[in-house]
Amino acid sequence: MTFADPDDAAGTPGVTALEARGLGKRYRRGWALRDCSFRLPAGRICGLVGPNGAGKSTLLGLATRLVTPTEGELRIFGVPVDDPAAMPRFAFLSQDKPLFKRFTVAETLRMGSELNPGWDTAAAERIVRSGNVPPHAKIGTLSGGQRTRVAFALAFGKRPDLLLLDEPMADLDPLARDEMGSLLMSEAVERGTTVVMSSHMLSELEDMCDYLLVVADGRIRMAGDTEELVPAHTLVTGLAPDGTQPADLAPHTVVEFRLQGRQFRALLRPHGPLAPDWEVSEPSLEEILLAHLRTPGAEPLYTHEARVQTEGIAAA
Ligand SMILES: Nc1ncnc2c1ncn2[C@@H]1O[C@H](COP(=O)(O)OP(=O)(O)OP(=O)(O)O)[C@@H](O)[C@H]1O
Repeated sequence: MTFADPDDAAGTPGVTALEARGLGKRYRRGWALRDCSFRLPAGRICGLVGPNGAGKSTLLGLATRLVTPTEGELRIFGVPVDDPAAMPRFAFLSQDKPLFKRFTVAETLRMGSELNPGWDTAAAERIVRSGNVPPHAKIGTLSGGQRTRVAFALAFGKRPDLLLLDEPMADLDPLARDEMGSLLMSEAVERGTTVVMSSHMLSELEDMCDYLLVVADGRIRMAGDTEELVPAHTLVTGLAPDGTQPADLAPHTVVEFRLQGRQFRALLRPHGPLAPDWEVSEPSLEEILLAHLRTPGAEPLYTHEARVQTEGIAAA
């Protein structure tokens, strides 16, 4: 097996931030995540997408050691996640953003600086100040958006190479979400931080992410650079006079097929020429994600960059 060199610097081309091989977690009820193998290059903003119960939080839990794997391996910048050397490389922001309600904002940041040797005071204070969050206000008196901002300040203050976010903006109104999205992008880009962000907001993912991990039924369904994944798909509409899937679709990978009266609409990964009477268009990322979410059994797709040696996986 070959993994990324543990000494590689974050944000450098060719460096792998997160790499899973045969990763799996089984609970008494069954597998939450299985046969999970992928590579996420450093410096990317990766959306983690999937229906409820798909295994997204389990994957984030495995990356942060809150969940122990049943099988397989996961490495952060080449270091196994259970190695103490992996700890300072990442920060995790869970959906409930646990903060001490009775601490003030300033006390919260001071706690961050005392707990983290590489603490970046300037970055943490900049994030709080740019949102006009009063430093002497108690956390319990802040709005949801202000609390999220303080949680982001704590996460970025740690100077992580990898930032893991579990639905970070789910409880924010559209304005606060837009503001936090811009903040996240600018801080991450400035430092070359790799971000993995789970979200159900497809438009948010389309705007922010340049890399995707799609999970359904505990398995990875799509992984890689959005700029490669999107053009690998085509949306076609045509006639299906007898109400079944036309034979001309057979050479292609059909991700989703839907009948609308005598017409069909299909999301494909074409292999060869398409029937001349079909209407063809390029789908948006949102359309591709929706099709995959509606068809969890579709054949998985990994870009070359995202793929680690596993059997039976198509490359974009
Ligand atoms: N501690 C646990 N004990 C038993 N089963 C669990 C546990 N945690 C998760 N599961 C199960 O594992 C599966 C994956 O759950 P997970 O929370 O990872 O999904 P998710 O994609 O994050 O879902 P959501 O979008 O709803 O947050 C689900 O079937 C869930 O019921």
